[in-house]
Amino acid sequence: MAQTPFYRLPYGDRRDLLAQQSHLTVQQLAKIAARQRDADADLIENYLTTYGLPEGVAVNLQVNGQTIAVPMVTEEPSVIAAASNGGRLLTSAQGITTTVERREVMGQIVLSHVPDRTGVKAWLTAHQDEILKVANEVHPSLLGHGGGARSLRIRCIPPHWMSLDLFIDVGEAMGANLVNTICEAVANYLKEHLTVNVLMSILSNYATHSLVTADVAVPVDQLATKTVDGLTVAQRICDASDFAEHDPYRAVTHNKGIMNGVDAVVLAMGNDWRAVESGAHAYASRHGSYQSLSHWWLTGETLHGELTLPLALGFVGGATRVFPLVVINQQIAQITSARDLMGVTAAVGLAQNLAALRALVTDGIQHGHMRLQLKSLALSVGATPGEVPAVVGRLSGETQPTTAQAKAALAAVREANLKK
Ligand SMILES: CC(C)(COP(=O)([O-])OP(=O)([O-])OC[C@H]1O[C@@H](n2cnc3c(N)ncnc32)[C@H](O)[C@@H]1OP(=O)([O-])[O-])[C@@H](O)C(=O)NCCC(=O)NCCSC(=O)C[C@@](C)(O)CC(=O)[O-]
Ligand SMILES: NC(=O)C1=CN([C@@H]2O[C@H](COP(=O)(O)OP(=O)(O)OC[C@H]3O[C@@H](n4cnc5c(N)ncnc54)[C@H](O)[C@@H]3O)[C@@H](O)[C@H]2O)C=CC1
Repeated sequence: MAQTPFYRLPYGDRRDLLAQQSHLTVQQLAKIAARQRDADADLIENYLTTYGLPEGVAVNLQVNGQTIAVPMVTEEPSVIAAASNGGRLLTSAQGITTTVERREVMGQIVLSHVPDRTGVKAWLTAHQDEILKVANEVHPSLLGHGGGARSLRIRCIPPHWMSLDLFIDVGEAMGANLVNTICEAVANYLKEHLTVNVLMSILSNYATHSLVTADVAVPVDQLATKTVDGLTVAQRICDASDFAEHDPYRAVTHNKGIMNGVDAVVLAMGNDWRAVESGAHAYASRHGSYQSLSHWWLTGETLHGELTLPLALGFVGGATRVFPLVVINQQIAQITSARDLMGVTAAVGLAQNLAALRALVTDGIQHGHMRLQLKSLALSVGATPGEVPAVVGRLSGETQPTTAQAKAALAAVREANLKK
């Protein structure tokens, strides 16, 4: 008799099979059971348990004239402290200003092995209005939300492909499913009217038509540390920014620092961080080589910063109404639209970048980061939440504490507790 596929097994059988194959202990199974959430079981396939990530709140962010707190979901120590620190450093009369010029998602209908590309192009050009009409008939509700297909573009891609690009205003949604459904309907229309080989129909995550820019200008005095004056710090930040435009090895790390903030906000807001990540890095390569996404420069005694990102984020749809925390997080950050969300996310990315650069070009990253990393190190060697402060206390004298030192500190704490 054929074996029942794993995904068709009842939950308990799947878990028991895994326990058997992986030799899970009773204690390990109890941990899996403790984190199991019925609501999550229908969200993904082959559900086992829920892997929770901590959520914190970055403060001090002044965005478009409002001071806001921004929920962030991350496992990395010092990210939220850095975002708050960046927000504090970027506070000025204006704070961070954000701009979203347009918000459209592109869908692609890819034609392959097209023998007469000139003829197909001419046909598509002549039938633009019909194609947009077909697109708009698929999702009448989208028109009700003020969205809809806006324009199209035809590209010939050597040696034998064509891409019909549809630009769709997706209202307040991220739009992936909306756009995919529209593209599949348009593909069917093309197949009915043309002899073409449609290779695929899918949105593009290279969201060049959903760009958001965050800008800031702050007096250099604000950037001074205990040992370095503000102008020197600002000059060094600009030098670091220039270097990241010239060296891809540095640019990737520079952008990782920006994405520390962006991803954490995107996660807290129930959005698709894979889409954001892939789009951001493609945008960083738009000039041919991989470069920094942000740019810092000085005019007199003012430091300017700018970050532009492709961010097709959704205020509704996707997982935004699946996780109850998302609505609460939107409220905490005073976000009431997809455009607001794009702006706040870019603002956090800019603040995050400034905090990292300032640390790098002054005290070095480990000074502030390691101080906050100690709690994570204590947990990683098995300290219970109650033991963490004592273990951190024992490690705080070390400049680069190792796992071995953390284990020794934990053993010492436990021994001291036994003696109490
Ligand atoms: C770590 C800090 C903030 C220390 O900063 P500091 O100046 O040493 O400490 P501070 O006590 O003066 O604190 C300054 C502000 O930081 C915040 N802050 C300070 N401590 C906390 C805390 N415990 N919890 C919450 N917030 C905290 C808080 O806003 C505080 O202001 P206040 O409210 O006191 O007026 C600073 O050194 C920093 O911003 N460092 C950057 C850290 C960073 O970027 N971490 C990410 C991980 S490293 C990485 O992945 C990216 C990287 C670096 O590779 C990117 C790149 O290379 O470009
Ligand atoms: N390559 C990619 O990025 C892909 C991503 N996805 C996933 O697709 C999901 C996002 O797709 P969406 O189409 O955004 O979500 P969705 O499938 O939930 O559609 C949005 C829904 O919100 C409704 N809606 C209510 N108010 C609206 C308003 N004001 N504006 C617009 N729509 C409104 C729409 O009618 C629609 O039913 C995410 O979960 C993403 O992970 C799926 C396939 C590929």
